[in-house]
Amino acid sequence: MFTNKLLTLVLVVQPGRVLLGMKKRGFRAGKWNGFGGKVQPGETIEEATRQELQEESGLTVDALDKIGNIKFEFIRETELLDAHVFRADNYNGEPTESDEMRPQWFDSDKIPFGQMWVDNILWFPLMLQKKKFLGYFKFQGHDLIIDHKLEEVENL
Ligand SMILES: CNc1nc2c(ncn2C)c(=O)[nH]1
Repeated sequence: MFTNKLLTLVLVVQPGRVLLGMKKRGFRAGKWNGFGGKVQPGETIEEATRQELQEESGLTVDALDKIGNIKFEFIRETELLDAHVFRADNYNGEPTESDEMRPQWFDSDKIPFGQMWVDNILWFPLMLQKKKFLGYFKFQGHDLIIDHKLEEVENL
């Protein structure tokens, strides 16, 4: 009944701050988010993560730490989003604006949750503490969570 759509999401973290991207056009323009996108056929999740990060922020990373897996369901839709979430504590290059995204550093205690996906405020604290987690969020539309589960796990 449900199809599963693989997504990647990476948060670049430095002591006391997180890099986010402002979507400049298209779906969710005007919102901040981590960097990521779809996984193309024949691509591994990690390859896709690196590719999207480079395209959207100009950065490359050495180590990607897998920190979470979040499943998003939208009522009356049959496609489940299966987001693989990574954290990178080191990066190469400088954040560079693209046609799609404007990267900006935010203090970890000043994350603009009001301009982000509403689930982010729930799992960012785990991501910032380097805790691994499994999440499930059931949405009505794009701004209302009607059910969710979020649990810390030892391994992903
Ligand atoms: C539905 N919540 C949600 N969806 C996302 C996110 N990043 C990409 N997509 C599609 C996110 O952080 N939350």
